Amino acid sequence: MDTVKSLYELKNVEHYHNEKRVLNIDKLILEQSKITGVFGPNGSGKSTLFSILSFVSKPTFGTILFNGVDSKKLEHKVKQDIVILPQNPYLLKRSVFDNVIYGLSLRNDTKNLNQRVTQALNQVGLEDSFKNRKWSQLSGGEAQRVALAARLILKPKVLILDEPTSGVDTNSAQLIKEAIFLAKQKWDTTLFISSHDHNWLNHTCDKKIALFQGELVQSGSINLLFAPWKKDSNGNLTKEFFCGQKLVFENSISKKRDSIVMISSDDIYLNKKSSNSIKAVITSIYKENCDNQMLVEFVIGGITLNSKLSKNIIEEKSLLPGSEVDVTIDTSKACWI
Ligand SMILES: Nc1ncnc2c1ncn2[C@@H]1O[C@H](COP(=O)(O)OP(=O)(O)OP(=O)(O)O)[C@@H](O)[C@H]1O
Repeated sequence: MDTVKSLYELKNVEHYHNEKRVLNIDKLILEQSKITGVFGPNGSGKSTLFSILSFVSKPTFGTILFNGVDSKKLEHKVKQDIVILPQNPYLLKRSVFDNVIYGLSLRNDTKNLNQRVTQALNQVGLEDSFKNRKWSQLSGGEAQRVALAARLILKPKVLILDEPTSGVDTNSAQLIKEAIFLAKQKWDTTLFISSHDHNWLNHTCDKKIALFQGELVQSGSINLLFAPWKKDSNGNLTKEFFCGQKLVFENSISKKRDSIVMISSDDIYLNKKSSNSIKAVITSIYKENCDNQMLVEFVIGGITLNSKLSKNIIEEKSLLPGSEVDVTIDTSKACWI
């Protein structure tokens, strides 16, 4: 069973804009060396959270520990290793080369610039010839990748990407994904990413958190159910699993067929038989944080979901990977995005 290596620890973090609370997180541990996907609808607080994690802004209230050190005491050098690519990144009205080296020059790091720019551009799938292009001679997807290359060249310890796929085509999105994987593999970079392309994000990240109206719906491992949906005779969206089992979401008549639903692992119950329980097989059990709770992952017709159980219950019921369980999902608590 794995234990979590925490990089950030947020405690009672609240952030206000014009007296309106836009972020409210009691407790959140974010892991090192992971790609954490941040899900949530427009205005749910993703960019606000990113700005706080990158130490660009301070939360109105609360404490943030970074590697166990209170953010108020963090050295400038440590903060420099945390790099953010904001939504709609700004390019200097200069060449691609000048844009990519901008962060390095601010750090007075000017060795082998030519070679390093080539590598950074290659990492985002752009040829060497792009170096001399002007900022105005780039397509939207290329500009986004140049902005990413300007962050990758810094070999950051933490890289925060706010909507890196907005306005890019499938090919650019794929290249951005590959660049992300390479950064993690080469420099052990920890990444936090948001994207409205939920499918892309789901396939890119290895951990998920979800925000809804500034509150954390779920951290660690979030349960997401994606399209396709079927409509039942009442017009409600129904998930039909590969194995033929069905899950009806009551009161979902108004939801679109491409909707995504988030379900907190606290709203999924194991071995509590009910009229709408479905069969699943446990795939893994691991400790999520320091308390006695374990995260139980199980699969229903090829879709992996998870629920939290105490260690005592797991032992008492002799639950192991491979065990078959009855799963009841409280669909009334589902959150549509
Ligand atoms: N500078 C600001 N002044 C006032 N309100 C703000 C400001 N920045 C953000 N907000 C508000 O804070 C809330 C959270 O915004 P945030 O940009 O963090 O959401 P988001 O999840 O990133 O949204 P999106 O997916 O649309 O980018 C929203 O209600 C937004 O209107």
